[in-house]
Amino acid sequence: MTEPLLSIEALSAVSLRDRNRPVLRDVSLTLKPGEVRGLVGESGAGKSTIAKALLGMLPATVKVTGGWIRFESRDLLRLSPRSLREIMGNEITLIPQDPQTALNPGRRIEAQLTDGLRLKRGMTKAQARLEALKMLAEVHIRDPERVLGSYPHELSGGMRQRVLIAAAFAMKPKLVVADEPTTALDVTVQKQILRLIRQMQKANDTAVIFVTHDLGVVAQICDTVTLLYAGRVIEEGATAEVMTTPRHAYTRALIAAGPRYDRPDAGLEPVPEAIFGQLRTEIGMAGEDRG
Ligand SMILES: Nc1ncnc2c1ncn2[C@@H]1O[C@H](COP(=O)(O)OP(=O)(O)OP(=O)(O)O)[C@@H](O)[C@H]1O
Repeated sequence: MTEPLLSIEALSAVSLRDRNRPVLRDVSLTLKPGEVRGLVGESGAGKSTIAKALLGMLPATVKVTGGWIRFESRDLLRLSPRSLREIMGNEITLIPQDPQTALNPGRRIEAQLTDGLRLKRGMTKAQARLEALKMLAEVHIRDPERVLGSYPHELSGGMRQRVLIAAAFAMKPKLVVADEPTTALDVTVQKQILRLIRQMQKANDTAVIFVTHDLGVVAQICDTVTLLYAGRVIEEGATAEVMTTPRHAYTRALIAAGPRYDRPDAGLEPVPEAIFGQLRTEIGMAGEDRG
C-alpha cells in the first residue's frame, strides 16, 4: 500500500470571531501521492479553513483545538515558522481563487514568475527567463514572450489563471491546493482551466486538493471526494462511488439538486429542509446558530 503523502487526523478548530463556534469537527482525510481529492461543501462548510491550514495560512481568529496534519513525516501544525516557509511555495503550492488579486498589478509577469526561480532555485536572470518561457508554453500560452512582458491587467482572466497555474507547478511541488480556481472565470474558460489543471497534475504526478462548491467539477476532475457540512465530514470515498451510490441523504440530495446545488437561481431542486435538520442532529449542533 502506498504511504499517504498527506494525512489530516481528527482536525478540530473553532472561530474566535464567532463565540468559539466549531469550524472543523474531527476532520480526517488522507491523500496519496498523485491523488486529486475534491473538498466540497456549501459556504461555511470549512473547505477554505482546511486549505489555509494546509498552506500554513490560518488566520489568528481561527484556533486549532485538536488534531494533526501530517505531510510525509512532518506535522504541519507544529513546525517552526522557518521549516514551514521552506515547505510552502516549494513542496506545497496554491492555485488561488481570484487570479486578479493574486498577481501584483504593478509588476510585469516576467518579474513575478522569475522571482521564485531565482530565489528558491538559484537561477540567474537569463536562466529564469528561459524557464519561465518554458513554463508558459506548458500551460499552452501561445505567445509567451508577449505575456512575460505584460502587466496583469493586460491579460484576460483565463490567461492570468494560466500564469498562476504555471507558477504553482513550477517548483515541482508534491501537493497543489486549488482553492475554487475557476469561480472567477467564464463558463467556457472554466472548462479549459479544469482540463489544464488535470493535465499539469498528470504530467507531474502531483497530488491536488481541489476546493469547490461544485459537484460537477468534482465529477470531472477528482479521483476522490470529501463532502463537508458545518465542519464535519459527511461522506468520503472514490468520486465514482460517491456519485453513483451515495450513503448519506445529504449527498443524495446534493446530487439530485444538480451540479450547481448552491445556486437556487439555477431552477433545480433545493436540498429539502428536513435533511438539514437531520444533519444538525447528527453533528450535535443543537444550540448553535446555523450560519
Ligand atoms: N478569518 C476568520 N476568523 C474566524 N472565523 C472564520 C474566519 N474565516 C472563516 N471563519 C469561519 O469558519 C467557518 C468556515 O468557513 P470557511 O471559509 O472555511 O468555509 P468554506 O466552506 O470555505 O466556505 P466558502 O465557500 O464560503 O469559502 C465559517 O463559519 C466562518 O464563520
